[in-house]
Amino acid sequence: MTQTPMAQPMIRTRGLTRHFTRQKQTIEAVRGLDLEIAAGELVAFLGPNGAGKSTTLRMLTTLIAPTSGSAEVVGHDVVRERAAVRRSIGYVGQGNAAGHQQRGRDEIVSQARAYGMTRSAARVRAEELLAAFDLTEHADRPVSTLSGGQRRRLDVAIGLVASPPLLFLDEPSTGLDPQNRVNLQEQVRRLHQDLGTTIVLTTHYLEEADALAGRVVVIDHGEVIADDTAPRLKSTLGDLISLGFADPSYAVAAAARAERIDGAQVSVDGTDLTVRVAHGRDLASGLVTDLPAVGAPVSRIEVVGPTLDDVFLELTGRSLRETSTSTDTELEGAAA
Ligand SMILES: Nc1ncnc2c1ncn2[C@@H]1O[C@H](COP(=O)(O)OP(=O)(O)OP(=O)(O)O)[C@@H](O)[C@H]1O
Repeated sequence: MTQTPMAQPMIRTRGLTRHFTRQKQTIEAVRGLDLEIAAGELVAFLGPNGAGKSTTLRMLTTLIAPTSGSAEVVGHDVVRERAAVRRSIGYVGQGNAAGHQQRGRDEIVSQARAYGMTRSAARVRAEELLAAFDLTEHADRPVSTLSGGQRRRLDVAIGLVASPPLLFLDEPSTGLDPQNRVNLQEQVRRLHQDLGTTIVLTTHYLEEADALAGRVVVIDHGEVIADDTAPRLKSTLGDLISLGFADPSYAVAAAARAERIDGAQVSVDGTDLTVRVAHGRDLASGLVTDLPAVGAPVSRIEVVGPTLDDVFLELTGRSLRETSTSTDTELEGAAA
């Protein structure tokens, strides 16, 4: 876990907790979060549906108050200094922020003007964002006639207008097709790299957290269960060496040899053998060379590095892919 103290974190939470009451039952949506995020970080909150990611973001953006605990955002308390927090951040929530009768282009221009840009700078910025999110040809339509996916893209574009020092994005990719998801990632990356914007986003796309975020905070049942860079989270698991043999007896002989590797987890399934071990990529060639000598010539070998889903599975016993439902097709296809 990366829990090194930092001088002036952009975000600092202490025991941050939020309960909801539904039908006389208490839901502990966020349970005692202690988190520090430094200026310039790009952090992904990764977790299944209902893990507490949005509730955390909503507290950090002052939309809802914590039940207990505290949070400071850009040096301001989220309860006592709500206005100051709001002035310092950008936020793209899960809902559609865009108004309904305005044209998409005008929405972006008005937002840019509200942040103090000149009319011509606002227009230039609007065209850039429309192009980046593949919205240019829809820019003159009233927002109410856009599809769900197009509106989502407009929401995110509006959120990126102002370039605040700290930007929160709540599931920005949900509802986008793969091409637009890539466009979005590119925009987020540029904002982070070119302007040094600190970015906190939530996602249940493992690949997105892996590819984009410098730090992945894995949240489950309202608690942080892992917090590190994606490579370090994965390195705790080791690689998976998958071997195939012409005969099941070869696989058994090979398993006996593989079990002698320190820390290896070995399993045999018919003619297939899998070995999970740290530095599997380096060990694989030695194993292949050794196996004919123990009467187990190899027919097939593949080495696969661990994914963030393997990390989640190891931590919780559940796959994030199974626990999360995607609303992509629903949104992208839902023309109004
Ligand atoms: N306003 C509310 N009233 C009652 N329960 C709520 C409310 N908001 C959230 N919850 C509950 O709190 C828990 C955490 O929800 P939250 O939306 O923070 O999860 P999440 O990780 O963002 O999930 P998702 O990926 O689906 O957005 C869930 O059990 C949810 O049903």
